Amino acid sequence: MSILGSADRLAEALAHLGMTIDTRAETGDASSSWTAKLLSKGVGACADKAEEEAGEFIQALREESNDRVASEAADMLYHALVALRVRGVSLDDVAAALETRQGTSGIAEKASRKG
Ligand SMILES: N=c1c2ncn([C@@H]3O[C@H](COP(=O)(O)OP(=O)(O)OP(=O)(O)O)[C@@H](O)[C@H]3O)c2ncn1[C@@H]1O[C@H](COP(=O)(O)O)[C@@H](O)[C@H]1O
Repeated sequence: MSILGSADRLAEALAHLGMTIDTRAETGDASSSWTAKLLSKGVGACADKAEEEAGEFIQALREESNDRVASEAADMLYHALVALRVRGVSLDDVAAALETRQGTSGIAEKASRKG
């Protein structure tokens, strides 16, 4: 099975989520928005939550159904985006980092670090 599925669908979902997080950061109310509440606690709390969600994703990978893996991956991506926002790193910055790696094998990149 391909990892890609529908690239447009994923791009749209991430863009929508990114817009929602930006809106919550700018005008959200911590009493009604989880995003606004988490952002108001700062980098440390966002990092702790991202770490917790990464752990839950890994546990799902090891022990749970594919539906649970997808759900935990969604939680992890959401909390990664919130953490990026609190640090002021945009999805454009992440896209740029990914683009610089396109066409370079991970094995070749690792070998270049050793030399
Ligand atoms: N994708 C998410 C999302 N994923 C997870 N969460 C919340 O993250 C919180 C923590 O999840 P956990 O599974 O860890 O729950 P928990 O263990 O009970 O949480 P703890 O209090 O113990 O940390 C829960 O309140 C979840 O609802 C999310 N909250 C928001 N979003 C997206 O952000 C949008 C805006 O949400 P608000 O900011 O809440 O309006 C939503 O419409 C969604 O699209």
